[in-house]
Amino acid sequence: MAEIRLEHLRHSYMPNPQGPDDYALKEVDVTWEDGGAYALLGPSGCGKSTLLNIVSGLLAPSEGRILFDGQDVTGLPPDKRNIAQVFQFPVIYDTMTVRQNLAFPLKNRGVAPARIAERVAEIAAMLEVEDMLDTRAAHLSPDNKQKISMGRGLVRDDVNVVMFDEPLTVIDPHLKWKLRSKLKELHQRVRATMIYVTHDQTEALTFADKVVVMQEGEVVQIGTPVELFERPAHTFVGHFIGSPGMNILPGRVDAGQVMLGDVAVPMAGRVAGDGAVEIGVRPEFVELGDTGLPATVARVSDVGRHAIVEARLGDLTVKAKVEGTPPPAGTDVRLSFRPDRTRAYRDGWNVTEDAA
Ligand SMILES: Nc1ncnc2c1ncn2[C@@H]1O[C@H](COP(=O)(O)OP(=O)(O)OP(=O)(O)O)[C@@H](O)[C@H]1O
Repeated sequence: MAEIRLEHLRHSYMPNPQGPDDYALKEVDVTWEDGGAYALLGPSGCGKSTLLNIVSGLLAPSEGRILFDGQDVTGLPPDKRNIAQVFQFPVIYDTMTVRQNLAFPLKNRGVAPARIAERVAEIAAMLEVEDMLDTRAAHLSPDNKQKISMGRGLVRDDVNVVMFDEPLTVIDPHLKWKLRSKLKELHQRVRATMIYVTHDQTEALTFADKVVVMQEGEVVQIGTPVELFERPAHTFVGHFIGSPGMNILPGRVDAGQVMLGDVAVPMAGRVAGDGAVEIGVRPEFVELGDTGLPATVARVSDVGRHAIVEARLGDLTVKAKVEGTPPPAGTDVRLSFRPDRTRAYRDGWNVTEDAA
């Protein structure tokens, strides 16, 4: 397995790009460490497939370099990059048995039969598909087909990286969680460098040790699931990740003090510079109590163990995640924001120093 380094990657599908808007990838500088489990997360059109195709060699970047363990592979075709890929739809041979399908990538590379048998048995045990080894792939359910497809991606132990491109798209919702946790477990056992591309935050946060969040051709934050939750570097990360996402409220900085209307909002970290900002606080860190900003409960929705309370604060709506019995609509409440989890953003980017 290898460390994958992307250096100053930029890509435009246009022959003569003029400005940043003409680039599908504006500037990507990322290092994926050897053996890490990464997710590439972002909405449709943010550049995930473009980036994946550049790593796999299907697309040559307009600018920048791709290094595998320090070796420049930018000019190498896909078959020379030694990558395993698992796609949205299962790639297996229907006429072959599961065993033959799993063995295929190894047989193709001339691996000795005894080693093939050993490796197929290992992968089949990890995937819990031993009982179907002699079944013809045509007879498998769609999720089992995708499981075998994943097995084919994992069976070689000499690849630089295993890349998953929205691999759970065809899986029934009630089976998704099973395969999601299976993949996480597989990574822990195989310890290969894995990159998992998805627009689904649950998939990304379950699978990855580190998530690369993309928006409009840019990486806006690389962090652990906890970092993305507790310290969003960009308002996009705040509202894209979380359910519901972060509250983003218009504010301003006056002599170092962040103001929402004419009320000061305490923050643990210092905010540099005066002028307009956006105040970001996740619903989990908004408290309803006896002190703070006066607001009125407009709507309450129950989402299992907690409720989402939408409170009106003048023209603004603030969401709070409340444990226990929430106040009903129409109740006057006071809102306070946890100072160490409240941040100011300028042009989308966090401008609050971390106090901790
Ligand atoms: N072959 C192409 N020619 C021109 N523009 C393209 C091409 N492929 C992608 N684009 C554009 O590049 C941008 C990034 O697309 P890309 O497919 O990489 O995003 P994505 O995050 O993978 O989205 P999705 O999940 O929908 O595939 C989009 O604006 C898209 O329209």
